Amino acid sequence: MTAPKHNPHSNLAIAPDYQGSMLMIVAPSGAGKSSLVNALLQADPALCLSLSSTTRTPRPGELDGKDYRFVSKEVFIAERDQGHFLEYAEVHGNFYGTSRIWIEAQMKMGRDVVLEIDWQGAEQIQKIIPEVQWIFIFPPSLEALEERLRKRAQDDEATIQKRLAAAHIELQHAHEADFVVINDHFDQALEDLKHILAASRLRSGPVMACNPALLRRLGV
Ligand SMILES: Nc1ncnc2c1ncn2[C@@H]1O[C@H](COP(=O)(O)OP(=O)(O)OP(=O)(O)O)[C@@H](O)[C@H]1O
Ligand SMILES: Nc1nc2c(ncn2[C@@H]2O[C@H](COP(=O)(O)O)[C@@H](O)[C@H]2O)c(=O)[nH]1
Repeated sequence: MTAPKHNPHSNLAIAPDYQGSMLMIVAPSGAGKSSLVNALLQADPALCLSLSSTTRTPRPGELDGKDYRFVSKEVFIAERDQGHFLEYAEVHGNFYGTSRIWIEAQMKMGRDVVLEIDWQGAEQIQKIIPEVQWIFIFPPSLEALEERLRKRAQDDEATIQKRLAAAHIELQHAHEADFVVINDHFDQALEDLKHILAASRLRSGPVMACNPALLRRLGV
């Protein structure tokens, strides 16, 4: 994995008065990010998922515009150079990036947003949007991680080996996260995520900004 030294196009003009919640879900491949995020989105229709662009080949069943925006490397690089991405990274040999315009629009509307990205992207977003909540998902063990990747049966052996090797690097960045969720029992992990989202919605800034009349009554 190669982290870009800096992203000269990532200046975000509209962050200061953002009153929504932004969650970044980060985990080694196979830990269960997508499964958990999909369940969280179903449970909480107010939450919006950031659709990443990638140069990776679609897996069987994956759809352009639903799972990812699948683009060629040439298109990705051209878009990156035009400032299309708020963050981007090379992960497992492919490029991935988050749309700057989409994030700006959600922030302007005060929407709650979830991003499924790697640690390199999380570090970049954290610098631009300090209010973001970084959630790291742990698998219960490396053995379980490997078993999940194999059982998913969507990657060839070389890809699985690449992802297991990258898992060690990804795990070294867990301490940078605000929250850790252990995805052993799926339902428990999902409950943990719901609680984190609920706590994020109770941050003092947004709550106070949304209740000026209450604050006046209380003399605050
Ligand atoms: N708690 C769990 N117990 C057992 N299996 C699980 C659990 N959570 C997810 N899985 C399974 O593990 C596999 C990997 O999950 P998923 O695709 O969500 O991982 P991911 O972190 O999004 O991986 P990637 O980064 O490669 O997209 C899937 O087959 C999923 O059904
Ligand atoms: N920095 C970013 N990382 C991203 C983004 N979208 C996905 N990812 C991460 O890539 C790996 C591999 O994903 P996969 O779908 O090929 O298994 C995983 O860690 C994702 O979280 C993004 O926009 N930016």
